Amino acid sequence: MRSLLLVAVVSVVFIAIDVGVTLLSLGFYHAEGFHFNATALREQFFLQSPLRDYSFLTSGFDFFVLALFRVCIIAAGLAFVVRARLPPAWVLFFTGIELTNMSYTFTKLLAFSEDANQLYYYGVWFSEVWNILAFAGILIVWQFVYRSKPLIESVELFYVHAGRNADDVESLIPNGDSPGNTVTAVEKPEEEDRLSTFKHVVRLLSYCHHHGRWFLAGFFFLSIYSFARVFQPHYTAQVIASIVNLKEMSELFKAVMIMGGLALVSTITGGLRGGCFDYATALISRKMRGDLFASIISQEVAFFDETKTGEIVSRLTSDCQTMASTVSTNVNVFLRNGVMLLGSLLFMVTISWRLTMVTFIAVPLVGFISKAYGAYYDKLSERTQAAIAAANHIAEQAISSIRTVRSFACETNECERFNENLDKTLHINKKKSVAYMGYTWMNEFCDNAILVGILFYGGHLVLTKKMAVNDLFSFLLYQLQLGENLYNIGYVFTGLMESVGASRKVFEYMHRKPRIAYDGVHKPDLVQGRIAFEDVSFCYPTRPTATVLDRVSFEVNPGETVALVGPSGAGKSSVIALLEHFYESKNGRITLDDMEIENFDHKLFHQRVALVAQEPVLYDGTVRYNILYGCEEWADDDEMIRAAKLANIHDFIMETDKGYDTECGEKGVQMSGGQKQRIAIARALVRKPAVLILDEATSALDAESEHIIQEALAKCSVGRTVIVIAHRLSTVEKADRIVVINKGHVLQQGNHKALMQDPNGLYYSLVQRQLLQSQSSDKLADQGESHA
Ligand SMILES: Nc1ncnc2c1ncn2[C@@H]1O[C@H](COP(=O)(O)OP(=O)(O)OP(=O)(O)O)[C@@H](O)[C@H]1O
Repeated sequence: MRSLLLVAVVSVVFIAIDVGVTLLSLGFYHAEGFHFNATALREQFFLQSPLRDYSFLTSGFDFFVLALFRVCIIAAGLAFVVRARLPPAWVLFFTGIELTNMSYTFTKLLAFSEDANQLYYYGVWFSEVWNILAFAGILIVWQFVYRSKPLIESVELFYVHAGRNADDVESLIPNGDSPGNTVTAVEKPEEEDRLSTFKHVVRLLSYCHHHGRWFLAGFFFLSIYSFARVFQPHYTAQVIASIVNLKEMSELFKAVMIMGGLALVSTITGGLRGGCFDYATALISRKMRGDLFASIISQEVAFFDETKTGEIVSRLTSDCQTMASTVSTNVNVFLRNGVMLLGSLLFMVTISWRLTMVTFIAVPLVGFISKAYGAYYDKLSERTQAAIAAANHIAEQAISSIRTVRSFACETNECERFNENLDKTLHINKKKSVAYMGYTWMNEFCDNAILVGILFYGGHLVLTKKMAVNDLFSFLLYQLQLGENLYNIGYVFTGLMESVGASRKVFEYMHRKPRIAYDGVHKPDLVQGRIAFEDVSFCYPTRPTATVLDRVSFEVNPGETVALVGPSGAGKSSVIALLEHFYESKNGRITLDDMEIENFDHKLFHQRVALVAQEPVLYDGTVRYNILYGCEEWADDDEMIRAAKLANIHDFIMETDKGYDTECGEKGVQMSGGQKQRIAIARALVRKPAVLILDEATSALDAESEHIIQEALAKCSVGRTVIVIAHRLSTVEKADRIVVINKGHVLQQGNHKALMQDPNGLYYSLVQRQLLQSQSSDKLADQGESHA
């Protein structure tokens, strides 16, 4: 209640000051110095009110009407607050009002200037300045007082305490949340998380500081260039004036020489400026991509479960390019035109402040149109980039799985899906084109309106002997230059909005903090390889309600081989994913040598605990590159060959023409399934891990490959802890211990013999049903071998 009272008092005080100052200023509408004159006020208020002989050229009554308009806005704001409703943001509306008001205020000043004596009235200046300030004040009161969340919360609480039932209060709150939850009721997180376009532009521009030297150099040349260009209309006018006024040849020659000199300077510095900014673009693009990639690659695995690869690639390529090129090009164009615009304005004000004011009347209007258009364009650009990203995702997915696409003859379907997304992009682009058309119309209209206004008002000034013809001529040349500068700045604005749209997601990814911090520092000299899961429960971040592991506990001693067994979807791979620290468990502990795995140094941990995945991924590169992946710095060729021999792949490699320099192809496409597996095993072994994790391939390898891999695994499990997700009976039988998992629970533990004692146990039935199948194929293979 107190805050409501306080706000009511603030509003009343604001209204009182506003109306008071406006009326007070009317008391200074006289030329007798700085003292209040009640007669002047009475004359302005009563004699020149619209009811009597009002004149736009002399009356200050308009300012009083504008003050009444402000009272209405204040009353509307208060009404929202009293009804416990958050007033709408309406920033655009208030900006429009303020800018229109500025245009009006400037026009009024020109009107007063028709009788130069009126410019000596303190009251005129008083009303003019106050009128602009008061509208700015309204915006501040609306945004920061009426829209303050604590205020709305306390008003809601007041209603609750005043005895209205909860349903009544609920209906007062915009989105119908309960009063106890008022913070969420008044918040619109999505809107508020979204940085304002202005803040985003600042963030985008601040990126330029990374290669500030090149921008500074560019700016230096740009300043000289603009300076030289600013003087050109002045000397052009002098050349024409000396011809028109039939002055001496020497004067014409002097003006032409100066113009030539200025043109030379502007040509040289213009080139240097362009070169510097162009190189700065390349540097910024590299930095942006580098930063974005560094941030993306350090995100937790769950991020990649949620984010599509095509989208990420799109952000890295198309968005970064759009950002880098538009930012630095626009900085260049904006600065050049900004400096020239200021220079032109300076000349224009010196020539005639009245005519300059005509230009200023239109500037706020152009500013407002640009702001409204910019906000719309920003949103559309963001949607365009999202649509491009979606199309990229489809293309990326189809191309990377071309064999599947071909084998199901889905080329046309993929084309259709891709085209659908292209159509969506086109649809947004159509809207952008329409918006741009409207914007160009308005800009052109304002441009021409200013020109006509200047010709009309300038002519009037010349005819009333308030201005010389030569000056009008000079002014027009500067006005044309100013028009061009304004047009270019408008163009920059469009480009910048495009950039802002593209950069929203890029910055979101760039500044995203990984939810798992790989910042452990524990670096033991020796890792023994004791693994323990203690009461570990887990669900994937993408499916937070589905418990995948429920209080899982088991231990693996150093040097032991443990097989994880269970039906499909039981949670075996999830156990491995947690052990690899891809995800973090909801509760429980996972330890290596009695130390939580998250405390280990990231590099050291993955060197001592190595994984061979079910479908090993090979990179596009040589066999050497793939085996030494990540340990090029410390592993030599001897170690690589030793690992390859252990993995039973050395002989095959040596049979190829290029040996270890044989290319594997994208995703190892030039290798067979068994060869890929063995290269992946070699890649794990070269690290000399204390713990080896193997996810056995489910897809059937031919008997020979199977045998070779089994042999390799037998060799490499000596002296190290091995955890294997087993799909074959041969593997399970050899394991020291078997952990049977079902629906996220550990059901049984023991060796093959012990577990087979329990015919009611899951392991027994698994062996009977599934593992038996592979056993029979193993036996068949053995028979085949012995026959051979
Ligand atoms: N990245 C993921 N996001 C969400 N859920 C997942 C993810 N990966 C697996 N799951 C779900 O978790 C559960 C356990 O899956 P998991 O891959 O651990 O089983 P599994 O025992 O290894 O099965 P399989 O032997 O078939 O590989 C399944 O229900 C699966 O749908």
